Amino acid sequence: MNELWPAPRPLDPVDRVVSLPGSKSLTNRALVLAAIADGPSVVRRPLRSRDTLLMAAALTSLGTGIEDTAGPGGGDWAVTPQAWDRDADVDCGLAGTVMRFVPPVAGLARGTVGFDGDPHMRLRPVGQMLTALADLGVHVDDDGRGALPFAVRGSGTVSGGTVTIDASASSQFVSALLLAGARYEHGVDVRHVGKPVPSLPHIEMTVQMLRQHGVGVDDSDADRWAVAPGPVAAVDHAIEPDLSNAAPFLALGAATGGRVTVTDWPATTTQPGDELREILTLMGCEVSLVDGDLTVQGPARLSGVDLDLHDVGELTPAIAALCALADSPSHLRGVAHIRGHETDRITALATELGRLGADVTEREDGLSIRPSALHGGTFHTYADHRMAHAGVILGLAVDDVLVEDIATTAKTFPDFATAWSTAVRGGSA
Ligand SMILES: O=C(O)C1=C[C@@H](OP(=O)(O)O)[C@@H](O)[C@H](O)C1
Ligand SMILES: C=C(OP(=O)(O)O)C(=O)O
Repeated sequence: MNELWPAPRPLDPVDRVVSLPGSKSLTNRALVLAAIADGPSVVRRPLRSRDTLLMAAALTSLGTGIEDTAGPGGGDWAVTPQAWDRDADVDCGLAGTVMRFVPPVAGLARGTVGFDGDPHMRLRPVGQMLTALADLGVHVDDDGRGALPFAVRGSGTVSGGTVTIDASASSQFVSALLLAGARYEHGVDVRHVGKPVPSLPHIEMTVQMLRQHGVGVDDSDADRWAVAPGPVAAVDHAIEPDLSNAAPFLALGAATGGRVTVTDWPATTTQPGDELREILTLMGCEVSLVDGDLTVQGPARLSGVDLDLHDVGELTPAIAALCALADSPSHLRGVAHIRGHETDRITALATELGRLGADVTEREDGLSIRPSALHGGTFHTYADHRMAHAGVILGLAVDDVLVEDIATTAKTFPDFATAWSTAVRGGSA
C-alpha cells in the first residue's frame, strides 16, 4: 500500500484530553486464557484491532465461542470454552502474539491446526519456540525450517514438563509456553539459556494474569518460570488502555510544548508503556499522574536521552522520533531483538529518520541520533504500526511529512488516522 498521508502539524501548542483503545497484549492474553478456562467469562473493553480480531478468529476456528455483548463500541467479548475437536487454519497476520501464543494451546486440540501469515511474518522468529513445543510433546510439522508456515498436530493432551529455550529473540516464546502450561499434564518448567530475555514486563504480565486465573506460577529464580498443572479458572478481565499506543499522543504534548492528558491510566500495571512517564521526564517534560489522568506538559526544547530500552523495546520507534526532535544527542541501546519485530525497526528507523534529514548512526543493538535540521518527505512504514507512529511524531514539528500506509496502524489501533487528526487539530472524533 503506497498511499501517502500528510501528517498533521498543530498550529499552536495543544491542550488535549485523549481516551485510548485497550491493550493488545492484555486483550490477547485474556482471550487465550478465557478459551482454555473451566467456564465462560467476559473480556471487558477489549481492543478490537487487527491483532486481536485475528486472535479471536484463531480461537473461534479451534471451536471457542466468542460473542459480542450489547454495549457501546461493539460491547464486550463473552468467551465460552468449547471442545477443540476439529482441524483449523490460523491466520497470524503480522501478530507475534497469534503466531506465538496459539500453537502451544493448539497442542490441546484434537486436530491439525495450520499456521501462516503475512509475507513478513514468515521471517519473524518462532523456531526456538517450536523446538521447545516438540520437546514438551507437541507434534509440530514445520519441515525443519522453524518458521511459518507450520502445523500443530494436536492429540488432545500434552505431556509438558521441563524445557530449555533460548528466548533472547522474543519474550513471547516464554509467555506462550506459560499461558498453555497449566493445561499440560505435568505443567511446564521453562528455563532460558542465552542472551538476556527482552521485554520482561510482558512476561510479568503473563505471570500476573495466570495467577489471576488461579494458576500456580513459580518465578522466584531468574530465567526460570514454572507453571503448575491444573485448571484455569474462568475470570472476567477489564482491559486497560494500551499504554504503548499512548506514546504518539504523549509525544504530541512533548514535541509541541503543549499539554496532553491520557485518561484511565492505571495506578499499577505490567504494561511497558508505563515507562513513558520516566522517559518523557528525562526528555524534559513535566509528567503527572493524578486520579488516573496522565498529563504530559512538553518543554520549550526536548533533551536527548541515553537509554537501554531492552525491557520496553516496542517503545523504540516513538522515542527515536522524539529524539530526532531533541536539541542534544541520544543513544538508544539494548534493542537488537526489535530487528525481528514487524520490520527490522533499527534499520527502518535509521533509514526513514535519515531520509528526513536526521543525523542517525545505526548500531547492532540500537541507534544514536544527533540534532540536525529536518525536512519534509515520504516516511516509509514497512507495514509497521509503530513506524507510522514515528512518522506522525516527526510531522508534529516538520512541514510536509507524508506517512506511507497510515492504515497499517490498524494492527493495534482502530482508525488511528482520525484519532490522531482530532488530537492534533482539536475538535471531536
Ligand atoms: O507479549 C507481548 O504481548 C509482547 C511482547 C513483546 O515482544 P518481544 O519480546 O518480541 O519484544 C512486545 O514487543 C510485543 O509488542 C508484545
Ligand atoms: C512487536 C510488536 O508486536 P507483536 O505482538 O506482533 O510482536 C509491537 O506491537 O510493537
